Amino acid sequence: MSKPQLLVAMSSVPDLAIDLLRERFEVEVFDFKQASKEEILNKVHGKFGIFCSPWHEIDEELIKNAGSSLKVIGTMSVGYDHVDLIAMKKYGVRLGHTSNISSEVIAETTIGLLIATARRFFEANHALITGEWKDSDIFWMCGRSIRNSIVGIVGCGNIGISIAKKLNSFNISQLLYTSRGEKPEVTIDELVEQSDFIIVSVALNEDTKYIINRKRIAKMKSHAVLVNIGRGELIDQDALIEALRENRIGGVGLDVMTPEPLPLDNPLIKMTNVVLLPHIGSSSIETRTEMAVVTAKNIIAVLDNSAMTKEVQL
Ligand SMILES: O=CC(=O)O
Repeated sequence: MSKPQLLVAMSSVPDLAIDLLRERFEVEVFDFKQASKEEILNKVHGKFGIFCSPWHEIDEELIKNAGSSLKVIGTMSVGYDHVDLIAMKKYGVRLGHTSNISSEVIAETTIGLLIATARRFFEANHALITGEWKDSDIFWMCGRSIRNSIVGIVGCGNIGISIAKKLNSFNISQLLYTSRGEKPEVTIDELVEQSDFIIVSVALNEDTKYIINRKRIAKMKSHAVLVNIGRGELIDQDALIEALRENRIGGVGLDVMTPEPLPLDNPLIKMTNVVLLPHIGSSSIETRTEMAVVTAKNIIAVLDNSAMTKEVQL
């Protein structure tokens, strides 16, 4: 009997995951990034499952085009805002993701980005390599310490909790957070108003889009440092650029932005008080390998009609 067909949307998935999948599926690796929409739509037809990442949009057209054979989308990510959940439900397709596997490593990235932004690492490094090291001024390249500061975390899910645990060793004066689950101790408006450092680590959905909007940016302290490791659309980026231009906030560290990849003519690129990373929150070899294996197992679970390691309830 022939095996069901599975499409892997990128060519860099490790053998460990691909080999697992090949035991149960006819696997085809087809790099969506190198193909037109039409080619992708042709390719998905007749597939049982699709193995993807946040950089592959899974919209209704794609799901519909795959036809009734499509039973599962496995995304190698915590976030699933690139998947049309309504269409998934409508066509009876299950969705697996890799929640929690990458929380620790994303928290490591966040702490790195927070310090790099607060202490101006990239600006300082640029000054050094361009011969602008000023050893005569004791306040040259001074940033702000995290110690004794108020840190606000917007979204205290698994990643937010990992960040908070790591911050615990920094001797901060207060941790503020907002979260969906329990009754938050502050409102988001109070959090942005009171924090010296604001970390956005919330999932993107209809309720959280532009959670950091123009009004909230206007409420921030003039030295506040804002870090986003969730999704670009959590922040009104145009309002953020204006605030940075007018020096109304201290600095910004972004691992996620709009759009991705960010065009080189975007004003954020040239701003000295901005640190930009190319969405590498979970980019450690160990974590990405584990995420790929769990994604493969999630997909296989659907073939076996059993529970996934992590399934999105549609
Ligand atoms: O962006 C990364 C993820 O959602 O895992």
